[in-house]
Amino acid sequence: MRTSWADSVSNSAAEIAISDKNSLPRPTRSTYVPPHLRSGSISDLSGPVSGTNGGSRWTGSDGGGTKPELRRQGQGNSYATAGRDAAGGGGGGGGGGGVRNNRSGGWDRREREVNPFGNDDKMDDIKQNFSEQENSGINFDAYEDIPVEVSGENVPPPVNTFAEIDLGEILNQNIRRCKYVKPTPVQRHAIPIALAGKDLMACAQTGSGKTAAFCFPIISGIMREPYAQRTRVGRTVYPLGLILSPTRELSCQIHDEAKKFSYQTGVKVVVAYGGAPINQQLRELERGVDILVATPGRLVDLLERARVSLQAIRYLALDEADRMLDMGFEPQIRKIVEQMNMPNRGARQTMLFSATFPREIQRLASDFLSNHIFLAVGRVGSSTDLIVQRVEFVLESDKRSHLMDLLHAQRENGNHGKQALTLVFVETKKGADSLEHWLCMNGFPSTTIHGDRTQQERELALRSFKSGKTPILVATDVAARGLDIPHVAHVVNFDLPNDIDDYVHRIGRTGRAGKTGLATAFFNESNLSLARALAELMQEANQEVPAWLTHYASRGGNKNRRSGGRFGGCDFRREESIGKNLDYYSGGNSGNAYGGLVDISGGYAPGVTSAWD
Ligand SMILES: Nc1ncnc2c1ncn2[C@@H]1O[C@H](COP(=O)(O)OP(=O)(O)OP(=O)(O)O)[C@@H](O)[C@H]1O
Repeated sequence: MRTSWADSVSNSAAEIAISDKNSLPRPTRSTYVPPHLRSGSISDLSGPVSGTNGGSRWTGSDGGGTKPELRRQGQGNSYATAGRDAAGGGGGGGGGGGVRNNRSGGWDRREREVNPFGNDDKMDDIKQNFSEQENSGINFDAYEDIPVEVSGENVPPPVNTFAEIDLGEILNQNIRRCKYVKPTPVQRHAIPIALAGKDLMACAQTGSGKTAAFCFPIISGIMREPYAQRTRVGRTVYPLGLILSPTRELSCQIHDEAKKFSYQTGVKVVVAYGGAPINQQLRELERGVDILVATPGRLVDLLERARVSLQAIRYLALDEADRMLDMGFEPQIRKIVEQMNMPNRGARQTMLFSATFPREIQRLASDFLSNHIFLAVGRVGSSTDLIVQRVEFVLESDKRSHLMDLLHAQRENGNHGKQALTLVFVETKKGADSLEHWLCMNGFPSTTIHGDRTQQERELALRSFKSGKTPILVATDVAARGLDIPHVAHVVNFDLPNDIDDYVHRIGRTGRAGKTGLATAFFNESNLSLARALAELMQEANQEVPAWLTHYASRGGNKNRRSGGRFGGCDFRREESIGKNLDYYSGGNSGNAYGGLVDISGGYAPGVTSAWD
């Protein structure tokens, strides 16, 4: 499956052939609209944006470029037999629950859609080096005891199985192809909430399946949109769903996942990210897009070139939402969401996901949400106890030899299997290059990923690491969030970050999807400000805290999120409402078992319930 620039380089010849073939007749091809749909209540559509085909739900009479009507999912599915999936005619079937519209956009995409499960040549190396089957037999029971906090109005109850959710047969089939046997806790809660059309702020531990939790409802929602067909005006495309993530690699990964989930649904997912040639991404967009996965910078570029319009967005998801809304990204996100014609909150559905959600970011995020539901699976910002955390006191000058000892021991003990991957985090790009060089010189094949490398180098490095060819990856924080690399058995914080949230994300590159992992941190006097938060985090995750760390923790380190600093332990609205005698946030929900308030002391307030798995 070709998804990235590095891939595209190796496949360029094939690609040119495909693009030539595809660039000619499509825009003029029209879609067959069944008679019973032709006279549908078009009057309820303010559809001035004309589609690429005659059947567009928004093909309007005025053609004036005003905003297409935005209908929230679940409303008015009056065309219950409206159409079949692109794959439906081929035997995939569009049934399995609810409405499925024709997502073909006027083009028969069956022949061109690469099977993302089948011929993924990138998997060959990996399969050679690693024998286990991904996702089958995953121990998600490990997550069963995790406390769940849900607050908001009219919260739909969680589900226990995928069968209980009406995602449609094709999506269900893709879920089976992914070997997902049952939903993870965050999926059990978040998917019904999202399918009910609610805005959502969801916090769940690293590696617990958040990607699917926002992808499934978006794909399913788009499949259900009556008449909503892929739209293009001139060279401008109008995606229905937008997923933003902070790094290029993460955007590619989400794109890969979303393509698997949407296989044969007719929902087209396209990725756009910086550092890669824009022309190829433009060509891909021109072929049609329902869901755009993007990094903010490249998206702004596409918006300013008027190659993408956000006018038709119904679903907006921010992955790593706290990072997207921190000082670095927030102005760009605000520009995208508030100044680029995107439907207002309330007119679109917005979902924010992360493993960490500091309170002030929660507050800021509420600018983008409308009457949202807050969901926390596990304590906000906590790490999973699937990860064994070790902290060792290592002087700056001893770090390299200490790392070497660890790597030798790992090699000799074979604790984590012959091909266990080790991810080493360092502070600076130069530091990454220098450490990688030194490791290679000492017989440990390594590679690096950081902001000074070209995108092509970054992607090749990641692939070489994933395949086990270079089983050590030295990285800066660019690899800290979201990356799902199955066989990372050990994360080493060679240089600790300044922020405990960054630590949580970094160690979360191991111990994913129910598997166990090991995280080792080198601590010294330059990390004092982290001592307290680190000790607390470890304690919370039932880890052994060394006495010396407890000592440092007690001496200071007031950057402690957990004692009233920036730590968002729960829905910030609830914390604020508690300050106002709980009045602000209790309205309208007394009858709902899942919309309760949780007592700040940890127990539940009388008369209200919260969901525990
Ligand atoms: N229901 C499921 N059953 C089995 N495996 C699953 C299920 N849902 C997700 N996974 C797998 O779990 C792994 C982690 O999922 P994902 O990357 O979405 O985690 P995440 O919560 O987004 O992590 P992070 O916070 O680090 O971004 C992936 O390999 C994914 O394929």
